[in-house]
Amino acid sequence: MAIKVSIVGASGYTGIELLRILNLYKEVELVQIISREFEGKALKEVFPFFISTKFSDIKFDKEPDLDSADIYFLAIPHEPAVELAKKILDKNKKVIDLSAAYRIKNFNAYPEFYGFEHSYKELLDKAVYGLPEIHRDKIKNANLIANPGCYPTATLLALYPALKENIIDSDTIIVNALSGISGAGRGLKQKFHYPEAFSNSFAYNPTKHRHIPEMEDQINQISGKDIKVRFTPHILPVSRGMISTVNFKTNLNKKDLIELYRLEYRYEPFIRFQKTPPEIKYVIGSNYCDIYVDLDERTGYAVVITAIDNLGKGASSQAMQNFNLIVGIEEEKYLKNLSEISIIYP
Ligand SMILES: NC(=O)C1=CN([C@@H]2O[C@H](COP(=O)(O)OP(=O)(O)OC[C@H]3O[C@@H](n4cnc5c(N)ncnc54)[C@H](OP(=O)(O)O)[C@@H]3O)[C@@H](O)[C@H]2O)C=CC1
Ligand SMILES: CC(=O)N[C@@H](CCC(=O)OP(=O)(O)O)C(=O)O
Repeated sequence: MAIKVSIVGASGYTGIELLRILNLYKEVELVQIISREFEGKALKEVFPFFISTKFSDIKFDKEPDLDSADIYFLAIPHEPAVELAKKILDKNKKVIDLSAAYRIKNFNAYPEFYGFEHSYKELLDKAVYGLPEIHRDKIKNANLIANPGCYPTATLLALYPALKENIIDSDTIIVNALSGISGAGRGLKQKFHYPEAFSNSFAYNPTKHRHIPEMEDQINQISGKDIKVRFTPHILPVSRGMISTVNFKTNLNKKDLIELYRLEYRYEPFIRFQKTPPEIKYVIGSNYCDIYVDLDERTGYAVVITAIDNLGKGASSQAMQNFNLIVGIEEEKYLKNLSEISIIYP
C-alpha cells in the first residue's frame, strides 16, 4: 500500500525540492500540497517545470487535511510549524519538520534567537534531530523529526568524528560558512535583489545567528562538553550551495586526524572524502556532503571543510533520507540516483 504524504509549504524552495525528489518515489502517494497563495492552482500552472511529472495536475490547497496523510512534511516558517506539528502528532501521524520549530532542546533559545515562546517543551524533548549520520537509530522510530538547518548540517558533519572521539583541545570552535541565496527562502528581500547580490559577497549576523544554539545543543549532546561555536555566515552570489570551514585545536597529527574521520564515516553513503577543498558545484542537486580534512601544522589547528547543497543535504534530500529511515525504505534509495544526475561539468 502506498505511503500517503502531504507537503505543507509546497510552494517554497524546500517544498519544491521535496516535490522534485518525491516524483521519483514509487512507494508514495502525494495526497496534498499546501500553499495559501496558490490555493486552487495546479502545480504545473505555478511551476511549469513540473509539467512532465506525475504531480503536474495536483492542485494547491489552503489548509492541510490532518486525516488524509500518514506523514506530513512541514516546509513552512518556524512559528506556525510549532502548532501544526502538535496538531498532526495529536492525530497519531508522523511529522518531518524542515523548520527549526523542534530542533533545539534548550527551550530558552526560542525567545532569544527566534523571537517566540515555545509552548510544547515535552514535544521538544521527544523530537529526534534528523541528522542520520549522528542519530540514525533514533530516527527510525521517531514520530517527530526535526530536520536540521543547512549550516548546522554542514558544520556538525565537519565536527562529528572529532567530537565523538574527544580530540578537540579548545573550548571554542571557529566556523566560517558560505551560503547560496536560496537559504533565505523565496520571499523578496532587498539584500538579495539581483543588482545588490550579483557579484557580491558579505557576512551577516556575524556575532549572533540563530543556528548557534542548534549547533551548540548537538555539540553538547555528542561530546558532553560545553563547547562554544564562533560562527560567521556569509552570502555567496549563487542560488544553491554551502561551504562550512571549521577550525579547532587538536593534538593529533595530520595522518591520525584524517584516519579518524575516514574510519568514523567509512559506511556513510552520503559522505564523500575529497583530497582537495570541496566545491559546491559538485554537490548541487545531491544529498552528498563532500568533506576535506587537514591539519595546519604551524598552529595545531585542524581544518575541516564541508560542502553541501543547502536545499539538498541541508534540507529536502536530508528530509527524504529521514523519510526512508522512518518508513523502512533502503536509506540510499532514490537519493543516490539524484546525485548522479547532478554532475554538470563545467
Ligand atoms: N531555504 C533553505 O536553504 C532552508 C530552509 N529551511 C527551513 O525550511 C522552511 C521552509 O523554507 P523555504 O522553503 O526556504 O521557505 P520559502 O520562503 O521559500 O517558502 C515558505 C513556504 O511556507 C509557506 N508559508 C509561509 N508562511 C506561512 C505561514 N505563516 N503558515 C503556513 N505556511 C506558510 C509559503 O507558502 P504560502 O505563503 O503560499 O502559504 C511557502 O510555501 C523554513 O522553516 C526554513 O527555515 C531549512 C533548511 C534550509
Ligand atoms: C542565506 C540565509 O539566509 N540562510 C538562512 C538559513 C537557512 C536555514 O537553514 O534555515 P533554518 O532557518 O530552517 O534553520 C539564514 O541564515 O537564516
